[in-house]
Amino acid sequence: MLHLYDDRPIIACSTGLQSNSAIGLIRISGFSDLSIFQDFFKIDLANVKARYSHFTSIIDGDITLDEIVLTFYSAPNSYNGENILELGVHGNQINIQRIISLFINSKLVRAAKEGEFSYRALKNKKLTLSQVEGLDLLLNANSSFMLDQGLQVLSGDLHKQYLSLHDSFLKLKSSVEISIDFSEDVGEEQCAILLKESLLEFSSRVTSLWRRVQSDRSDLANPSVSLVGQTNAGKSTLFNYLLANDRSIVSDQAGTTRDYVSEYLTISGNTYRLVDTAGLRETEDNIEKIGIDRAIEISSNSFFKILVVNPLQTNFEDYKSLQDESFDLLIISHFDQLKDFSGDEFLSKLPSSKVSIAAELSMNTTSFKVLQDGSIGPNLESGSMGAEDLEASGSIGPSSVNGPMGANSSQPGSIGADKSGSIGPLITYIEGLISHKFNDLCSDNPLLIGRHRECINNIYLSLQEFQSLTENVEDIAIISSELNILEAKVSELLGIVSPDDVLNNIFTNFCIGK
Ligand SMILES: Nc1nc2c(c(=O)[nH]1)N(C=O)[C@@H](CNc1ccc(C(=O)N[C@@H](CCC(=O)O)C(=O)O)cc1)CN2
Ligand SMILES: Nc1nc2c(ncn2[C@@H]2O[C@H](COP(=O)(O)OP(=O)(O)OP(=O)(O)O)[C@@H](O)[C@H]2O)c(=O)[nH]1
Ligand SMILES: [Mg+2]
Repeated sequence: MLHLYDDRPIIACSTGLQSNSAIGLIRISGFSDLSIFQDFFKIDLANVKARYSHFTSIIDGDITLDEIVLTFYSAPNSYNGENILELGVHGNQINIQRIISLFINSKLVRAAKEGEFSYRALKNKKLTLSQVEGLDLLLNANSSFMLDQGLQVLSGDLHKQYLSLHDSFLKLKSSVEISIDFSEDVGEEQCAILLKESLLEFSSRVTSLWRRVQSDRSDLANPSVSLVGQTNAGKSTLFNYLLANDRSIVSDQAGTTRDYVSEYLTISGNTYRLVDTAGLRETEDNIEKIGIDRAIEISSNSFFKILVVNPLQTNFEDYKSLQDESFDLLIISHFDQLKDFSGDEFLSKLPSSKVSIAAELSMNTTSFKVLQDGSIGPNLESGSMGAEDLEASGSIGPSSVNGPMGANSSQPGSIGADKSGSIGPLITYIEGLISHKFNDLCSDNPLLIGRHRECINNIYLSLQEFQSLTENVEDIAIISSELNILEAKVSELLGIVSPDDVLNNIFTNFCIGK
């Protein structure tokens, strides 16, 4: 276990051990006096000023090993609160290894374990546990979104929110203690009021964090946009238009797409995985069934769900497996071929969707119609609509669209020039909906880390327990002991107490040298 390691001075390369680079940074941390390393440097270490860079040579006896830049950070004013010596050496891996071996062989230092520099920062209160977790996100991020998430957690804002939760817990605790110790002085009624007020404040903080946990947005780390629907609905057609690339096979043969096809799509700087799936239908073909099962699963796990429906070939039975699903967008395709379309009734038989659009999925269309928008309620003309309606109104399409943000507010996506084709406005509109949802969810930053979500859930459950006790139990001693359970859980969220396995999980995720 990491935390059981001794606190001897440690050394590691902090700039990676995979490949050669121009410069490598070696860090030594936790020594009591810089002078113990005098033998290895040409410069007189007594003349080294903290936080100044010094150009010097590393020596092994008479041999000069490298010309380096040396920086000393004097405890406690360093990254982890210990004395730190940083050596900027030439970044050849053999060179780096040779210098590290020189120090380790001297027995003055030992090789650091994964994350050990940062572990010491935590121990010395230079970083809080959630900041360390932010570092973990940052160092292991594979997208600019996750990098920003990590930086935000590292900045300590999240920890400040947890601190106010802790503060309001302490108020609650002291109101219980007052009830036990001073109820005669303060008066029972006054005690009850105090308890009620502090419980209310704590509970509202817990509830708002808990709500954040409930809106599960772990999918934001790797958001996918899925297209599902019956065979021949036009999923692959729309997929190709969104990508501006004929990636998926389109044909008038039902069952063309037999397994999912996915490609990355960038909209307003965010990357989504766009997935075209096998069409839903009754089938005896086992392989096709597997494809359909996958389609349903992909849809249920995706961040933005699009259902494509061809009203000319609709079998409502096929939607049974999607009946519990709520879609972000419904596209009624083949609008060009519709003579008679009873919108309201038709929509009511489909799975629910926030926004519904009727469109012709072809290069020749500029018009589409927003039938319904989640934020403004049904917007469907009663009676029937047909292609004539679309043509007659002429301007139907982006300018007449009153969707959640209007087509104009959406940023141009990566498709660029190709979108100048006439289907462009529809694609831009769909991209706008996707971006809008993403930005909306991201505004409640930062994402909660898995461990925090778990802690918050535990606090919430324990609080429920506590609340019912205060309502039903007279004995303040019982209430007080339940409060201790709650306290342990709040402390765990803040990292005031951290079970060993929690620390171990976090730090073994770090690289050596961090
Ligand atoms: N050369 C170098 N670059 C680096 C790091 C490092 O350790 N060394 N970092 C490692 O992750 C990151 C920067 N993080 C750091 C955080 C705190 C301190 C530090 O010296 N803190 C002191 C003084 C603060 C101040 O002067 O405001 C302190 O907290 O007392 C240094 C780097 C990225 N770049
Ligand atoms: N007239 C018209 N044809 C369309 C429209 N949308 C798609 N099509 C045509 O309908 C046929 C089926 O389209 P696809 O995109 O392959 O349908 P799919 O949903 O991927 O079908 P599967 O892969 O079989 O599940 C193709 O011939 C398309 O050209 C539309 O809005 N109007
Ligand atoms: Mg297809």
